[in-house]
Amino acid sequence: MKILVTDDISPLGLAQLEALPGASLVVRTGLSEPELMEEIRDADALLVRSQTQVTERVIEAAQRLRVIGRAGVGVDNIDLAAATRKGVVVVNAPDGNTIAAAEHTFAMLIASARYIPQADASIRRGKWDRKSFVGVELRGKTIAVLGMGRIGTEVAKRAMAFGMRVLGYDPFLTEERARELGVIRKSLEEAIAEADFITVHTPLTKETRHMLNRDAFARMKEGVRIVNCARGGIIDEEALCEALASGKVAAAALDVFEQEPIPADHPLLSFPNVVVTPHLGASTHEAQVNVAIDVAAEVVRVLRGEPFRNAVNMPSLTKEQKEVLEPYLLLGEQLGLFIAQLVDGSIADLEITYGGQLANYDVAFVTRTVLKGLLGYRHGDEVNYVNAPYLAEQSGLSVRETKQPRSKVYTNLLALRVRSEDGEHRIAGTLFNGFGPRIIEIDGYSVDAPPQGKILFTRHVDKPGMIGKIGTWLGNADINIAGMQVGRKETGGEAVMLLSVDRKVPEDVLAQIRQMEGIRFVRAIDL
Ligand SMILES: NC(=O)c1ccc[n+]([C@@H]2O[C@H](COP(=O)([O-])OP(=O)(O)OC[C@H]3O[C@@H](n4cnc5c(N)ncnc54)[C@H](O)[C@@H]3O)[C@@H](O)[C@H]2O)c1
Ligand SMILES: O=C(O)[C@H](O)COP(=O)(O)O
Repeated sequence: MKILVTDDISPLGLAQLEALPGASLVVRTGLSEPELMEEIRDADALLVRSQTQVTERVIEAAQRLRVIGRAGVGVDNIDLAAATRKGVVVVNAPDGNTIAAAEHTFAMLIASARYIPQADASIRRGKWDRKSFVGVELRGKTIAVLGMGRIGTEVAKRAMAFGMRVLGYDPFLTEERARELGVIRKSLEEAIAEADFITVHTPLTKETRHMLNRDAFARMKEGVRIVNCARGGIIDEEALCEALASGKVAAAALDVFEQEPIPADHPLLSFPNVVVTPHLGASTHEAQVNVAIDVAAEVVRVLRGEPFRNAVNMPSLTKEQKEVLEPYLLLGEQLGLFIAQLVDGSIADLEITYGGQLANYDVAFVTRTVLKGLLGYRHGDEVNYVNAPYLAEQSGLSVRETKQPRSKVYTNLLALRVRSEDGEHRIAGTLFNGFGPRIIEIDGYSVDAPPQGKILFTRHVDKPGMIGKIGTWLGNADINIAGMQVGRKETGGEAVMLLSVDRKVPEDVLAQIRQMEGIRFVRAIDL
């Protein structure tokens, strides 16, 4: 198993990966895209920070990649859509560098408020200039924190400790949470208009790109100070340069840039009141150890097939959720696989009903397992839990989840209904205490069978001799019957039969059974 590491990641984290049986760790930093495409070809896992650009071409070049681990928060250097299409899980380590980034934000804020780098440089030039570097105090000033997530919240707490009035803007910040933190909740417009300091802590998304643009600068107070230790691109650098040139912005402290490394002749670097660092927010010993340990543990979990917490391109299951839902993950996949074998032609839509107590859980992951079973029957190993919803969408399959918490008969119920060119099929299963997962209904007939192994499924006229004749055909073909289940709605009507057999019933035997008088439907199911 090859684990490729292409950025500087603490050896304390990598040790966990090295300890994986059969793992070979390959550390190669500073690769060009073609070099990375070559190196990733036979890798099972890739670990990066923000420097490696994991493009669509890189992901497409990978033949056996299962997981990309980001030792840090931001995943804008990874083509998530391409990873999802390819079925590669992307995990990150969102908690380990929060404090480092929050402290760096404050270091930058104070450095720019008190001209520390400029004063330091002046002394080194042989001067003792005490007039040019008169700064401003933080106490009593208003700071707008745009993005009140992990880092924004820590920055807000530190700002309060400095006696600042803190305005928070974040679509997910509730009034209650703001009150709890001592933050005044504001709209973006209000926050930027009232603030003496503005610091951004959002991810870079379509909505946040150039959140601070010309328009925004125009609404700000004269002499406002700007900090960006989140992502380059949240601030429009051209607009910032204009605002610095006009004096609207008194100072800016930037750790991140639209282009990294920032070109040496970038106009921002010509302003003496701009303080810059080369994306150092997460660069503390503690943070680097934290993120490396966290991401390596996540990657190990993915590679071992254990529940992971911080997937960026699929829902994660906590250990507790996994304990409750695990049997349903298996049941869902088996029911999906079973129903796929009942259907002829392309499936237009799928309805998944979650009944009883199951309806009270977040079942997004169970739906993925159903899709994996259903689509995997036709598409094979290409389908996994990451790309199953994408592949469903691509194939025009509409998926509907319904919940019925008040199921009268079963404590828990998982039912699938598919509609295809040849009509409709339905299958339902449950988890019987002590008996594990069971199929309890097929196409409206009650049955009771474990969803596993090789099964011969028939629908036939309910009359004497049918079961015996089918048994004879199987006996002639030397196929042993291990178990049998029959079901019917009324005597003499239609009946169903599920025979557990020791090997898959071959096509020629199926053809013989299909020709029997009274046989309406026959399928060899392989679970
Ligand atoms: N400079 C560095 O080295 C460094 C280190 C760590 C993190 N970061 C960056 O800092 C940023 C914040 O990280 P975090 O761990 O706090 O992330 P987080 O996910 O905990 O917080 C981000 C917050 O932004 C909010 N948000 C999203 N869109 C928004 C919008 N349009 N307007 C306002 N708020 C919006 C979210 O609701 C969330 O609360 C990320 O961009 C991350 O990549 C940089
Ligand atoms: O998003 C992050 O975690 C930070 O930007 C840190 O990036 P780095 O790991 O490249 O320092």
